[in-house]
Amino acid sequence: MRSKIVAGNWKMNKNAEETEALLSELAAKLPDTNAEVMVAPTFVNLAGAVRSLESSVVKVIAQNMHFAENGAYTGEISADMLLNIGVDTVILGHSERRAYFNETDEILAKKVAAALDKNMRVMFCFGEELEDRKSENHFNVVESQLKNALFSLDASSWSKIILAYEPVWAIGTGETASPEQAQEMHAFIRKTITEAYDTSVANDVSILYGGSVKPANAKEIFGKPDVDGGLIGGASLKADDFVAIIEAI
Ligand SMILES: O=C[C@H](O)COP(=O)(O)O
Repeated sequence: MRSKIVAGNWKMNKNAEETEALLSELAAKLPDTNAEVMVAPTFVNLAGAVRSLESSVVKVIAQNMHFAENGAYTGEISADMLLNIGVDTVILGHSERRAYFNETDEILAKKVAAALDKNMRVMFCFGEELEDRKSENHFNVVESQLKNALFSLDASSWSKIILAYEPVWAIGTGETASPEQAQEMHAFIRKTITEAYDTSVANDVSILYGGSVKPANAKEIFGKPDVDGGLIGGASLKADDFVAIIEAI
């Protein structure tokens, strides 16, 4: 059975002290929940966050990693480095990585393979741009992002995959996909996975929605049958908002 997940992607926000403060506030206010709760602080604060959350159920995850084992890749971080500090889950394919750091489907397929090779969990992000939605090409775009990066995986590898559908036009814009639009795309994603694999792979994978999720809209979005939680940006930077979103699931 698939898990409910609420994850906070802190992006390039919060210094060491601010990270510490937000984590303690979050740990103190965390509601009882059956959902997995995850936070992704910046690389420099990951090890500290793991130590701070040692006795909490909140899991620390990474925002990115390189596909190589090690070597001359200045500024990059490997899967082993993450595992070594106690981080076993990584976000890959975020639209900001695709747009600002030229991450292609081909690079992402290598990153996914490298993470799975180390038995890590991958939170794979994808989603269409505004022009794709306007030209009614959004289903094709999403299908090809999934196909190019994930559909050559063995069915067994899918137990390590979490999907995060994030329409680019809804990220940080305040504009959210309607619950109906989210459900329509999530159902399409599950159908596409069923066709590529089978219903058991499709039904067991958690599909999160991301893009301007706030306390005010979380309940309605999470209430849709194919939406298994959210990947939260801006609203995860305030403990009270993030807690309210966790309560909504
Ligand atoms: O990774 C999170 C997403 O980019 C959503 O960000 P947002 O909640 O600020 O729109």
